[in-house]
Order: sequence, then C-alpha cells, then structure tokens
Amino acid sequence: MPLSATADTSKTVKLERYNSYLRKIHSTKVLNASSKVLFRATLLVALVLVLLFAINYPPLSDSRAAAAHHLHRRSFLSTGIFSSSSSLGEGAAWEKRVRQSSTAKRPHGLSVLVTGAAGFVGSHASLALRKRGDGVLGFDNFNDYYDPSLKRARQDLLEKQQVFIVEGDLNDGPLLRKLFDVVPFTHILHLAAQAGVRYAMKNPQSYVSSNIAGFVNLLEVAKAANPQPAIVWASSSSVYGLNTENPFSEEHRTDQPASLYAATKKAGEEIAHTYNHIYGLSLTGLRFFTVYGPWGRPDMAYFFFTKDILHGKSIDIYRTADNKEVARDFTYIDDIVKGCVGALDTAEKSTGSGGKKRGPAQLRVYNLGNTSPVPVGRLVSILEGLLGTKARKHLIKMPRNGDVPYTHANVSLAYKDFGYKPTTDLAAGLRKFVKWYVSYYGVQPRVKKETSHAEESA
Ligand SMILES: O=C(O)[C@H]1O[C@H](OP(=O)(O)OP(=O)(O)OC[C@H]2O[C@@H](n3ccc(=O)[nH]c3=O)[C@H](O)[C@@H]2O)[C@H](O)[C@@H](O)[C@H]1O
Repeated sequence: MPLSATADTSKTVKLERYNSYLRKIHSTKVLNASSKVLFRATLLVALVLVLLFAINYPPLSDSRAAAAHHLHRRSFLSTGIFSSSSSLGEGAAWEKRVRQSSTAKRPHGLSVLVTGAAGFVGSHASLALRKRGDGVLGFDNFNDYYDPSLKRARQDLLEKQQVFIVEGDLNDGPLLRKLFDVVPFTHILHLAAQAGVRYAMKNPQSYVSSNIAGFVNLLEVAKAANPQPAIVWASSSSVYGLNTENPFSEEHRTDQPASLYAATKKAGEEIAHTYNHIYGLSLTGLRFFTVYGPWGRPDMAYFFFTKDILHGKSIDIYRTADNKEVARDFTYIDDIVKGCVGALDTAEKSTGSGGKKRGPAQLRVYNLGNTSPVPVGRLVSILEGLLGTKARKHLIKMPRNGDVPYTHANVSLAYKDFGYKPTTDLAAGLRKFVKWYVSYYGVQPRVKKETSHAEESA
C-alpha cells in the first residue's frame, strides 16, 4: 500500500472517527432535547390529570374539600364556562319528563316553572300547585348551603307527586332556554336564592351570584321567550332594613338595607322594575316575613334552636343594643304558599313577545307576613313546651351581622288584591314543625325537666 495511501487512509479513518464522534455528541444532544420535551409533556399531562381529579373527585370524607369543589363548580357555572346542562340527558326521554311534569291536569291550569323547588318554600308551593292540577316543573341546583340530603328528601316527596326537578343553576342560560324551547310556561315562581341574613358576611359573592346575576339571567330568558311568562318571585321583609315605621307597609322606605342579603333582594326589586319597563314582563315580588314550618331551613333560628335544645346545647338569644327583646313576624309556610298561589292567580300576562315590549305590564310588590310580631324569647318558650326540655339560654347583645331588631307586616294590600289572610299563629305552627322534626330526624322529645341554669333568666 503506498505510504501516501496509508497516510491518506489513516487520515480518512481519523476523519471518520472524528465524524462519528461528532454524530454521537449530536445524537446525544438531540436525545437529551427530545427527552426534555417528552419529560415536560408528561409533566403537563400529569398536572392536568391531577387537576381534573381534584375538580371531579373530592374525597367525600373531607367536607372542606367538598365545599371548595362545590364553589369551584359554581364559579364555573356562573361564568358560563362550564354548563351543567350538557351533563343532563337532553334526549327525548328527558324532554318527555319535562313536558309531562309541566302539563296541567285541569282545564286552564297553569304551567309553572318553580325555581328553588327543592327548597323550603319551593317544595311546599310545588306540591300545592300540583295538588290543584297545575303543571309544575322544578329547577334547583341542590347546593350545600345547608344539608343537601334534606333537599333530596323534598325532591323525593315531589317525585311521588310526579313533579320533576331539573338539576341546574340559574346562571346556566342555555339550560333555561332549552326548558323554554320545550315548554311554553305560563308562569315562573322564582324562589331560588341565596337565603340567610347572617351568612352574607361569610360568603357575599354567593348572594351576588344567585340573587342578582342568576335573577338577571332568568329574566333574560323569560323576556326572550314566546310567550313570555308572568313572574312571581321571592323578595324579603329584610328590604325594610332600618325603617322605623310600623307595621311595615309597601310604601315605606326600603333604601336602607342592613345586610347584603337585603341589598340583593332590594336590587332584585329594582331589576324587576327595569325588565317590566323595557320588555313588558309581568312581575310580582313577594316580601316574605321569616317563614317557618315543617321541611324548613336548618339555618333558621327556630330550626337550629330545636336541634340545640334537644342536644342540651346552649342557644344565643339576641337582644337589641338598648337591651330590648328582638322580635319577628314569624309566618307559617301554609300561609305563605296561599300568598304565592294568590299572586300567581292574579298575575296578568306579560305583554312583550320576542324580546319586545308591546304595552304596559303589571308590576307589583306585596308583604306576606303574619301581622303579629313575637319576641324570640317567646319562640324559645313555645319550643321548650313542645319539646318538654328546658333550653340553656344565653342572652347576648345582637351582633352586628345584618339582623334588624323587629319586623311587622301590614298585609292589607295582599288581602285586597288576592284575599291573603294568615291563619296560623306561632304556637300552632311550631307544633306542626316539631311534630315533623321529631319524626324526620327520629328523635324523641324528652320528658320535661325542672332544671334551672344560671343563664336561664329570660
Ligand atoms: O324575613 C326575611 O326576609 C328573612 O327571614 C329570615 O331571617 P330572620 O328573620 O333573621 O330569621 P332567623 O335567622 O331565623 O332569625 C329569627 C330571629 O332569631 C334571632 N336569632 C337568630 C340567631 C340566633 O342565634 N339568635 C337569635 O336570637 C334573630 O335576630 C331573629 O330575630 C330568613 O333566614 C331570611 O332568609 C329572610 O327570608
């Protein structure tokens, strides 16, 4: 082999080795780069999976995680990004159920969409309407503001009477529109709301989301519906706020709310005015005064006082700043339901169509109360008698939590327009409540004990 050739060969070999060395380095780099990309992609997928898992599967044992999950879903719902409607089977069978439930069983019966149908007033009103042969479709988001199992139990009651509750949120426009595509509702009884005066300090946004945004969303759907329904909805005695004139009449001032809850209900009344004015929607607001009774709300004083008395737990009884008794015009559920039905029956048709006003429409506001305020101390004495147990009373100054010292309804307007006349006094109403309570929760009222506690000075 010629030397030059050998030299050439060795050069070529060296060059080859060098090139292969470079290729190796290069391929390692490529490998490193692609494995980095792969690693990042895997990390991203894992993160997404963890997030999805956290959103969809909160551990049942962890109530705080469940609450966070609920709030997360609600915030998605209210922004419209996530819609519960897609999760509902909007197939032929679902539509058939919606139609059947909404169809009246008597001539000229109403076809009513009841929002908050799994709630306290909503479930009672739905049953009353169904009983007289009206078509009733329920709508409820079954939120966990209080024990949702109570809402499910009310739903069971309604299902036994063939009232179907669609599970959805007021802020879910597509779902509400879908319902109006399927059924030409004559009326909406709008009772879904974030209730509770004191909770507004803990979760203010929930009041804005349900009582303002949700209400506007419902009105948007109603105004565009053809025919437009007439709407009766739940305002509140709390709109009277710091009003000092008594008894409260619809002409009194309502521009001094004492809680955010009251402010959102007052806002609802103004929003109702706007939709009536622009779109010809027939709107009736009912100012309910501290409604109580069987299947009631566990967040209300008469309800948790009963529970606490039975468990031997002390209860706080509020007194005003000048050490007077706090009193409420407690109103029994059956009276309130009669008021709701009276308002529905006297509601005139909306005048608009296709989102356009065709003439002036009815706009009303009524007090629905009992017309006889009772001090909270007296409420507790009645409960003690019914439960056969002395309460451990703790008298404290009313905290600054949105409460007002006193409510008293003048109901002459509701009487004049639809014969509203409350007939159940607090003792009779609480008797019915306690009877329901002990049977629902399976508790035995104890034998009356003659114990005296230092704090029992009321
Ligand atoms: O009419 C309304 O528009 C509102 O009625 C209801 O609010 P309220 O009248 O405040 O009822 P509720 O909480 O049962 O307190 C009753 C009484 O017990 C006193 N109270 C309360 C708690 C306590 O620990 N101690 C106490 O003395 C308290 O000071 C009060 O005097 C609804 O919850 C509300 O959603 C709304 O519908």
